[in-house]
Formats: sequence, structure tokens, C-alpha cells
Amino acid sequence: MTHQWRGVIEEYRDRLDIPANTPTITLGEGGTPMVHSDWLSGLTGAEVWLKVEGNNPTGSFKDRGMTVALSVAVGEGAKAVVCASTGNTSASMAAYAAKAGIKPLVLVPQGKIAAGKLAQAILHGAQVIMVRGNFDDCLRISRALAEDFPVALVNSVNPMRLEGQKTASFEIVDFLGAAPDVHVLPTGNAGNISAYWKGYKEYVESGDAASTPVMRGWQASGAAPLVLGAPVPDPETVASAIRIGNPASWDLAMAAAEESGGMFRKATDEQILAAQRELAARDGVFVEPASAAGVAGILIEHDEGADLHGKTVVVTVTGHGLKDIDTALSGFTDLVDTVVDADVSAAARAAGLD
Ligand SMILES: Cc1ncc(COP(=O)(O)O)c(C=O)c1O
Ligand SMILES: N[C@@H](CCOP(=O)(O)O)C(=O)O
Repeated sequence: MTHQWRGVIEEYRDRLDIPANTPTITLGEGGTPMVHSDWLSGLTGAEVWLKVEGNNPTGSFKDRGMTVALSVAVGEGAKAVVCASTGNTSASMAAYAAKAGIKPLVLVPQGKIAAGKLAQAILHGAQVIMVRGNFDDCLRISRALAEDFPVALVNSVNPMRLEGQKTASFEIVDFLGAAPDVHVLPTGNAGNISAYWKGYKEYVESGDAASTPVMRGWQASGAAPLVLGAPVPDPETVASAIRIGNPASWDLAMAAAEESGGMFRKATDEQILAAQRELAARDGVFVEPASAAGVAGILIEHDEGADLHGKTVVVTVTGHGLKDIDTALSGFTDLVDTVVDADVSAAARAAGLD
């Protein structure tokens, strides 16, 4: 009989630092594909694998953390949950809250989150509060609400989120049979790089891996506090998911980069969008702009002459492209606007076949 994937908690309960009586609120998250990037492997001489986190139930890696955070919160009696979000956390939280039958409350920067993510949060029943401010303002308010009112905060400042998100490292090592040499991922609030590093270290401690990878986090140029070494008061980037100026997991993320021999770097919006398009067209993997920051990083370092020959590289592509189709289509207005009469010769002419 084939193994039915049971979600992060049931697959990894003995590796999660959670209370023993924690219930399981799951949508079947985790167990995401590792897709070989023939394109990036051919270009760099490395074996490059994409960890495709857009295949999670709500379309991003947040689901790994949210199943654990919501389950623990419900186990502790929570009747409502709150988060600040650039979009994906709200979509994920709202879905798991719906499954749990508790109230989701979301604070988002007004007009700054992708329509697909807003639709997810609303359809899953969240009360969405639009804030005149940025993500960092929303997180400050959410923390205060959770202190003063009976709502559990489920942003990645909640350690249960990192417990769940660390399972992606386990899956990568199990798939490859060893830890990769290099792990590349986009970085915003910095919970995910911290969670991956925790997971890799735990697999070494338990004897399931012999080594840990070098961790490289990529930020957008207009929202690159970890590169600059100081918070950015007005972060700006087309990659709305990582439009964050003061990452909550700053210290953990810095430790991940330093302990692993890695670093944080930045890519421009143009480089991120070009990477998004190339990845979709060459490897068949459609990701949202923020998710392409790590791919942009590989391309940038390749252009700079970095030598990855013979290495195993994993790039986490964090969220699905369908979440933000407005940005994706913005570079293709000529194609979208091409319309022909309903006959074969007009179609053949437009396609350049005649
Ligand atoms: C699609 C996507 N990629 C990357 C990130 C960055 O992850 P983290 O905030 O854990 O650094 C986020 C959220 O911030 C995101 O939604
Ligand atoms: N990109 C995130 C920002 C919040 O991150 P979190 O991991 O701390 O919840 C989002 O999708 O809102």
C-alpha cells in the first residue's frame, strides 16, 4: 500500500518540540516536490534543485509553520488568532483557522498585498484590517493586540512556526540522501532561513545528516535590512511578500548565515522579475516575485564568476505564481492585448505560422 502523506505534525511529531497533547489541524501540508532545475544546473555546473513550496495547500511555505502554530494554539484553548502579513501568512492562517473553527484576524498594509492572497484570507473567513502603514507597523500592532486581548499571535515570532517550517530541511536531506552544499532562499521577516538552519542542525545532532549547508539569503534591494545591517524605514519592492524593513528574526537569521559560512545579499526588482520569468519559461515552475529572489541570486553570482561546479544547491521557491498574476502579467501587455478574428488564417498569421 502506498504511503498517504499525513501532514507535517503526523509525519514529524517526534521531531517537533510541541506539547504532548497537541491536536492535529492539518490541510496535508509538507511533502513538497524537489524539482531538478536542468536550466540552472546546466548554467552553473552544479546540481540545482528547487524545493517547490508553492505546492503547499495555500500555496506557500507558511502552511508548514501554520499547522503547528494553530494546533498548539488550539491545544492551549485559543479561540482567535492574529497575524500581520504581506499576504501569505494571512492566507495560510485564515485557512487553518477555518479548519480549526476559530476566528482569524489579519492586519495588512493597505493596498500592498497581492489580490490572490487577499482573496484567500477573505474567503477563508478572516477579518481583514487594512492599516495605513507598512508590514512592520502591522506586526507591532499585532504583537500589542496579542498581549492585551485573547488572541494568539501566529507570525514567525511564535516559535511554533519555526518548528513546523524546519521540516523542509528534513525533507531535503531525506530526498538527497545528504545535506546540500548550499541552500539559497528569499528572506523577508527572516523566520524561514532561521527555521531551515534549525532543521539542518537538528538532523546533524540526530545523526541523520553528516553536514549542514552554507545558507544564503536574498533580499530585494529596496528592502534589504540584513544586507545593510540596519532597519529600512520605508521598504519598497515589487516583491510584495518580502517588503519588510525590520525582520523579526534578525538575530536568528544572522546566526544562520554566520554559523553556516553564508551571507545575505540583495537583488534588484528587475533581476527578481527576470528570474521569475526565466524560471517559469525554462523549468516550468511558476513562482511569485519574492520567491524568485533566490533564483536571481544564483544568476547574479554566476554572472560574477562564482564557481558552483560539482556542488549540490537547493533553492527554496517559497510561493505560487498564481497568487500575484497582476505583477506577472505586467511585463506582457503586448501579448495580452493581441486579439484576432475567429478564423484559422488570422490565428496562423498572428502566430507567425504562415
Ligand atoms: C513568498 C514568500 N517568500 C519569502 C518570504 C520570506 O520569508 P521570511 O519572512 O521567513 O524570511 C515570504 C514572507 O516573508 C513570502 O511570503
Ligand atoms: N511574508 C510574510 C511576512 C510575515 O512573515 P511571518 O513568517 O513572520 O508570518 C507574509 O506572508 O505575511
